[in-house]
Amino acid sequence: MGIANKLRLSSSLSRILHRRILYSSAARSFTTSEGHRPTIVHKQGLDILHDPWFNKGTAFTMTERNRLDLRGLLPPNVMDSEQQIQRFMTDLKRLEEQARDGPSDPNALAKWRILNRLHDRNETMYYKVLINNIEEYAPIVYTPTVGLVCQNYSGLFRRPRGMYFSAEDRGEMMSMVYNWPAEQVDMIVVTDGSRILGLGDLGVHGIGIAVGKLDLYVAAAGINPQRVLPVMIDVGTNNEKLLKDPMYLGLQQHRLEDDDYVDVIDEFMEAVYTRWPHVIVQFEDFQSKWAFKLLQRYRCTYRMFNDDVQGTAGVAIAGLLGAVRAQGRPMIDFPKMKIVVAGAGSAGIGVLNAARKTMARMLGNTETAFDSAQSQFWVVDAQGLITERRENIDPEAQPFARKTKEMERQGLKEGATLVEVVRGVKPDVLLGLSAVGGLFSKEVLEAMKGSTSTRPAIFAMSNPTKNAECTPQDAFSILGENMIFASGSPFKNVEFGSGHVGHCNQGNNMYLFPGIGLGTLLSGAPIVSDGMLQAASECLAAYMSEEEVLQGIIYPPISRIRDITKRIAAAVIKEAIEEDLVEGYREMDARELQKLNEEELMEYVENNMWNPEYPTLVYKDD
Ligand SMILES: NC(=O)c1ccc[n+]([C@@H]2O[C@H](COP(=O)([O-])OP(=O)(O)OC[C@H]3O[C@@H](n4cnc5c(N)ncnc54)[C@H](O)[C@@H]3O)[C@@H](O)[C@H]2O)c1
Ligand SMILES: O=C(O)C[C@H](O)C(=O)O
Ligand SMILES: [Mg+2]
Repeated sequence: MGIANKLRLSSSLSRILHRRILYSSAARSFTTSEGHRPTIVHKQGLDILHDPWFNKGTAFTMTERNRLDLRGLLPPNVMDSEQQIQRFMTDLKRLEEQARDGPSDPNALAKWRILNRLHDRNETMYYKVLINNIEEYAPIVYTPTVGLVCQNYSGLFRRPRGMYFSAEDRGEMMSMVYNWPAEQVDMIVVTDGSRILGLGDLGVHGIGIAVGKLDLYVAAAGINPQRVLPVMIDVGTNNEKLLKDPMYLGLQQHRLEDDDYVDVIDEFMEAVYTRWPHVIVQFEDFQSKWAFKLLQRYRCTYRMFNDDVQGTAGVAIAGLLGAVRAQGRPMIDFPKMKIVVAGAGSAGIGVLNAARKTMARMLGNTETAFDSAQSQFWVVDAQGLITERRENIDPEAQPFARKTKEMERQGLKEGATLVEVVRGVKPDVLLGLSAVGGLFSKEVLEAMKGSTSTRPAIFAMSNPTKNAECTPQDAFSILGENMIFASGSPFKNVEFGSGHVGHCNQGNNMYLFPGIGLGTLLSGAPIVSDGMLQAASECLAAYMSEEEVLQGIIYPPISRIRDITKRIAAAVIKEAIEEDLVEGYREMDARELQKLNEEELMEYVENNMWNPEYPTLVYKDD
């Protein structure tokens, strides 16, 4: 199936067409037996799901889902009430055990439940609580607890949030998309659940990650919560445990592959862009084999980006530039940094490509600049150091395969272990995106002591907490107070007793994606260009003051996320203007936008950010 605009009917036309084909308004009532008397229900869609009298949750049959505009609003697996009760009881009995998320917060899951209930009852209040206490609750609604939520989703699932498109819905998506009640959607975060954080394939239960990302869109970027849509595309799962689990909420079949898979994603993209032509779609936690392909497939046609590939790259570059500044050197010294990267998946390769590009640009963008940039990286994956000798090398990793001769001079060969590479290279930076908790073992960290840098840096970027390549305690205790530390999930600063602290920076794409989304939305740019992404990253890199970076603070604290997001959005719009990509937003047309100076641009961004205040619903004169 083609992906071009050919199916982009005007949203109202296609809406009418599809509704006429599938439904008649009279068919939207259904009967339930109350004793012997039938009860007629005049509600439909989410109104039924939110009505405790009529809601059956996952027990709605396919006929009911089709007739009551419920298709897509529930996970695909239809269950009977016995199965539902079994799921509920198991969850109730597991409460104690589930309420632990490692030593960091034994009550994390219990807090998530309380916040989730508030989210269901009162969105304004929920976001007020989240924004006012972002430091405390981001780790609950986002990384790391959101990972635990996805792992326990069959028990935690209560009221559905977002939409589900499954392999069974082929041919139906264009009509299903109208089951979502909002006339306007600005941001979609979509996942296929194939690589949720570092937790692997969680199938349909990965929807939690899309919900968590959108919570940050609202809290950090001020996207209106009525206009966000979390989406799960359920093409099956290859997680054998879930395939056998009677409580699993998704399709119990292996994942679609090849064209079958692409057809489903194409159909989804066509459907959502038909109904909401200006929506921005963020791809999240797709396994790397699809992450790159889908990005290439859609990035020039749709307003979309991949957070794990592009958002992570921007955040890592900002942090790496911070690590250069923290040594008292100018950013332009970045091309001199020797960087060992552990992990060559969607995130690792995204970072490598962007870092190489940044270095090459700083060196003048010539061919030699490019080669010279290339030689600053050593990439280690599950099979060790990647060299040109690697068999069946992943094409994405190919450009980073090191030359055998060069490696011999450093005493290294194909498949060398991480510790051998660190010993041989003596890098300035060791960056982990491997999803392997504890990979930066004592031995590896000891080897980093040989670093030629005055301030070696450790980026343990894998999520959630238990997948971090090392803890800050381990890193600081071995490498000393002077080192720079960043991790994907939050850790507490390390106290040295002498009054000194080792700063734990959170190097997470949460510092970029909200600003990229907001900036793209407010610029009206039809695509998310490389330049816009780069502008976002540079803005983050420049955000920290000289004094802060010298103290080892290379990322802002999360308490400043709304401020940094606003600035990033303005930088993205500015770049879109320079690239002549702006098409305007609402009453601000492209020409007006081009006239704004920096201060006015910031004001424009700020004025378009949603704040959690109750709207006045009834005006009275007396
Ligand atoms: N901090 C952030 O903002 C951020 C952003 C995106 C992804 N991540 C995290 O990065 C991790 C990886 O994500 P991904 O999408 O690249 O996953 P992926 O599965 O595509 O890639 C994992 C890579 O790690 C390699 N690997 C496995 N074992 C290894 C070992 N022992 N030594 C070295 N390399 C090893 C694999 O060969 C593969 O190349 C996840 O934990 C994810 O949560 C963090
Ligand atoms: O979700 C996060 O916390 C960051 C990143 O997108 C990831 O996949 O780990
Ligand atoms: Mg992710």
